[in-house]
Amino acid sequence: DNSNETQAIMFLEEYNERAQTVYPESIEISWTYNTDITEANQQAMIDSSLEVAQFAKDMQVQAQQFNRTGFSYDTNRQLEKLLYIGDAAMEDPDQLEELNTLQAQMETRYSTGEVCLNNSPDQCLELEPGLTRIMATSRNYDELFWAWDGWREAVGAPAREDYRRYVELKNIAAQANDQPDCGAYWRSWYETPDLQAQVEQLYNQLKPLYQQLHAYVRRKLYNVYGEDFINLRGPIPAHILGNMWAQSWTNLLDLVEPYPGKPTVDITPSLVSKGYTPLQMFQVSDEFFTSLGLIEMPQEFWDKSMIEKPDDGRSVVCHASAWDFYNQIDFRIKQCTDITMDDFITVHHEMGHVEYYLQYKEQPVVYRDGANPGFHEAVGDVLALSVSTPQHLYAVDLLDTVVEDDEADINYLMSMALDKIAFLPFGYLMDLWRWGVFDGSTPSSKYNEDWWKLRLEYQGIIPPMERNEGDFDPAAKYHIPASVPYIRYFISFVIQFQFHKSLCAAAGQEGPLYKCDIYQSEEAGTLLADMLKFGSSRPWPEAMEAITGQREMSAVPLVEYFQPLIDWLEEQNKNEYIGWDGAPEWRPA
Ligand SMILES: C[C@H](NC(=O)O)C(=O)O
Ligand SMILES: [Zn+2]
Repeated sequence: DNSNETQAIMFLEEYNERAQTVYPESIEISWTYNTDITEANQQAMIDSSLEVAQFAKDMQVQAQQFNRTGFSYDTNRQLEKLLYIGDAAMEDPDQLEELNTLQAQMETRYSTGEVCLNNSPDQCLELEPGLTRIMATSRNYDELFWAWDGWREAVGAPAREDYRRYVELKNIAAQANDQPDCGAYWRSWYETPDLQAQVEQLYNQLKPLYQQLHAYVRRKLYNVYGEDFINLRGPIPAHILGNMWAQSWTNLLDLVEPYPGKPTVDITPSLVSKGYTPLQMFQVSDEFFTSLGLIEMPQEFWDKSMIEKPDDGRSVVCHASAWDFYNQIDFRIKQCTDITMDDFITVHHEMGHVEYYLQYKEQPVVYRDGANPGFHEAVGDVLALSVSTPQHLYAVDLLDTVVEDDEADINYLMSMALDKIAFLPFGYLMDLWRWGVFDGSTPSSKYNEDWWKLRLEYQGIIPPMERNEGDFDPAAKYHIPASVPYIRYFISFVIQFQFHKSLCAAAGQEGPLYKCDIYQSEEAGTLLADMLKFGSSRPWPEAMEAITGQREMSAVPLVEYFQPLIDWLEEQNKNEYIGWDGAPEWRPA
């Protein structure tokens, strides 16, 4: 064994060179499948991922040969990144091929799923935009049920057997990375031994906020759907919250707005009436980033991104995503952009990923990652907290009128809570369920039972009709069949308010946190950029400290942001039943 650090550094430089050829080629093949789902493109992607796995394994074997004792922190950390390589570590190439095939099949089933009106094949709706629009705009209990149940029938139940085998193989891969199961492997990326405890503590601090919002929204839905469907002491039916997974309730704003009659803070009508195109939505977002002195989207981004669902008959993976091709040149977004405020915010979310890619592109490939996965999810959302303010939207002509008074502020905070507070239990339970599946405490015979137990316990929702193990409802959410971990979003929804508070201070903003808009502040941009440049070269507490001056995740800035609404809700709810009874004897029609 050559325990010579100079040799190791030479090896790392060679790896860095080769990786910037191997990965771009493979990612391009994956991009081709994602933007044109065919059997051939799917197989090409599977074949390419096997080649990349072989490369990663070869590099792992070489990295293992070094005796790292006495190596510098940086050399050691870079080598460490080459030792743990995910699925590629699987000993048996046939099992890896089986796993990659299962993952591709699950992704294809989800991305081509559709629900057809009385089985006439020419009246089918896909998730985006058809079913999403129904879930967002319909107030018809049965129509919502048709979309909700149809989607789960199309992409949920059929995925069950694939998923069961996927779990077995993912655990084999995890063990090849010295982890007991896949959930443990996914948590290891945070380098935080008590991550689960920290996340649970954050959730418990925020649970009262959620329960207050839940009680208030339940009352409003009771006023619309009546006592036959809404139990004022019980959970809320899962399909009437404006979203296919009840993870964001922003589409209920017109029903729950505290002070109706104020100018709306929802720019969807404006975007439509002003004839906004997806390209213009992306350009407005890019301008916000550059106003902070951040790096603009490069020409290749504009040339090669897919920002609309193709209308040439191609099937695509519509779930929005941002792509780093690891060649310091190609960065793209793939999004089936609809002309809505939801999608305008998603544009910022995805562009936040690309900004992170651009900021760390000079790092070695092994460090071209978020400080932790939650950081990567938070970047775009932090900027969107400023963009969403009525004052900002008015300043960029996306709102024609804006009123600044206490009532309008409560309306605005409600619209933000319907996104950020409503999400918290869902963001937490998605991987609570998966960690249980991977560690065996949730056997396949209880996949659906345990899912709905968590949905009841944490979200206070119930399915609009009895479910059983013939269903497989978790697979109706993209990240399950697509094997994308989810605790990163819960973490993002907490830390983005920590970042917002620090960037607002850097921008010299003095008012209440929810009114802050860092637009055009180069001080805020520099503070953010300096952290983004780290990539994953340092443990995430150091990145946290670089922005906030301390090393912990904290729910305090989130609570500070929403404090006026919390006070208002507690007053509004003083005679409401807060929380929900257990498994209800009551069942909706
Ligand atoms: C919150 C998460 N965002 C994302 O996938 O980009 C979701 O859409 O479920
Ligand atoms: Zn994201």
